[in-house]
Amino acid sequence: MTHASPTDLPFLKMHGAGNDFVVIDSRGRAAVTTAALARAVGDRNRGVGFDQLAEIRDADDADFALDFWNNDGSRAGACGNATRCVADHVMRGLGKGAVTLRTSRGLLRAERLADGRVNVNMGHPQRLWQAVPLAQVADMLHLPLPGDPVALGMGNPHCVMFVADAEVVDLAAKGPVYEHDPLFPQRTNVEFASVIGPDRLRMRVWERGAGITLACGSGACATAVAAHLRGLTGRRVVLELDGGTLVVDWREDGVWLTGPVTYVFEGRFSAGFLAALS
Ligand SMILES: N[C@@H](CCC[C@H](N)C(=O)O)C(=O)O
Repeated sequence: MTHASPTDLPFLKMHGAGNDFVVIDSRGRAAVTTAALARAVGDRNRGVGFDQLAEIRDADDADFALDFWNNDGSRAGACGNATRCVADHVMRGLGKGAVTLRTSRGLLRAERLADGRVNVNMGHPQRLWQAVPLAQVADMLHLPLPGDPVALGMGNPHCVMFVADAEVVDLAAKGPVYEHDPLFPQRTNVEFASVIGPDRLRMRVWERGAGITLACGSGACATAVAAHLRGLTGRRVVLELDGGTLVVDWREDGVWLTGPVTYVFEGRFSAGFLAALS
């Protein structure tokens, strides 16, 4: 990937159920994001602050392409909530109600619903240990770790645990332990969920590369799929997260994620801020 050295860079701040993003539109020019830029912009004191940075790119075979970065400077293969937010932004620009986009997972479709929420087909869950990836073969529905987790991939790794009361889980203490467990050679996102009913879950999340976040779209997808595979819920589930409500529907053509999209502000990085990165 080639990187430009911007001297004046516009951005958009958005969130989806409190999962917050800086969006940089690099259509028509070279990509600008580096690990250093992501870390600097992600700093909530010296930069803007975000859970993920999403960079919009040109795509030959779709309306646009998306790259994702966590605020620790690492890359992510999927981000459901940023995908929904950016899809809405691109749909407004193109005057469309649906778009296709390319991520490292492949081609995804997103649509705006009549009530303003946006959904995206996140693709099929990855249920093979090599795809998540795990370091070695394991029972994906019952990992040999405390808490009896389920492992699943949604284009990124997830470790899902079902607990009696997700409210009381000490995410800051437990999250990093699972994130860095050697069974996950590329680290993992960590979800704790309790069953409220056959179509309702309470979920809290520790994200790889970002820590505690108010919501995680791919995590909601992984949790809903894991709950269904464990026989706890049906295929369509409403998830109550710290920052809002997401709906996941595991259909024949993939796992659909639906939720709100919020525009927060537009801004420009100053030349001085950008120069300090080079
Ligand atoms: N918030 C996201 C997931 C972001 C990526 C994750 N932290 C990773 O490193 O895989 C979502 O909405 O899916």
